Amino acid sequence: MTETLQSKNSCELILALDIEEREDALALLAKAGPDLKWAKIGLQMFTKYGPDYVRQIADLGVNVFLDLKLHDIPNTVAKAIESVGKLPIQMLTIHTCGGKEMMQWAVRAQENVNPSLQLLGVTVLTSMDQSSLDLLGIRQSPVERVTHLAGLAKDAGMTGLVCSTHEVKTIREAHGDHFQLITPGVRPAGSAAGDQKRIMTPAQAREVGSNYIVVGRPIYGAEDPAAAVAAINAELNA
Ligand SMILES: O=C(O)c1cc(=O)[nH]c(=O)n1[C@@H]1O[C@H](COP(=O)(O)O)[C@@H](O)[C@H]1O
Repeated sequence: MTETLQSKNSCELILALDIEEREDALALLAKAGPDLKWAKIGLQMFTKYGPDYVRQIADLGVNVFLDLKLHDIPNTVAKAIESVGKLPIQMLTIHTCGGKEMMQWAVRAQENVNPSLQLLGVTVLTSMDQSSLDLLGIRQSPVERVTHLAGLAKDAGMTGLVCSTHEVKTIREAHGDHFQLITPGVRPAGSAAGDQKRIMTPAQAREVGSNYIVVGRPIYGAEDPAAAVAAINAELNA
């Protein structure tokens, strides 16, 4: 499928395939059908099944978000991007807390290997709250920390971020539509938060200005995952 990054005022669902078995993931995508345009492959499945699995998912016609959250010295991150950037993927994550130089090297590598690949800088994980930052010795609130990292990412040439829905408004105020904003930590009303701390519903995520929401357990853990996809899409398009 050709790359279809979202326009600024619509919001699209990305299904996080944090699933044990390849066959179960394929069956889930088949059941979800054409309503689902994006699948995220994270560390769980990439470390188990590797690049061939990425090609297999892409062959089904969904856009692939490869979530490796790269965080290392600039050279190592750049070389990793040169490797995975050749895969049929539309999005790839690195950690903004790897620093400005690491992000600059990452952007250069991405532009060389795959100019249409959307590199995303992960800011403060949605599983963290103020007390998690306090324990790390970070004397900023989550929104202050994300705002700081967003500025650094912009200076490094980044155009995409992963943050929580709670920071979208502040980032938009500071940077307009510069960034594609991808927000995990989204929960349909009534579903369990699990380890997620900074959460909103799909409708609220769209309302604040997210370009994409990432949802995993509320879909693949549902009795009828295809119905869960349809319900979230209905909420995003209402
Ligand atoms: O980079 C991510 O995708 C990510 C960043 C973040 O801050 N929080 C977060 O939950 N994620 C990912 O988003 C997905 C959320 O899954 P659920 O909590 O099951 O909906 C997981 O695959 C996480 O790895």
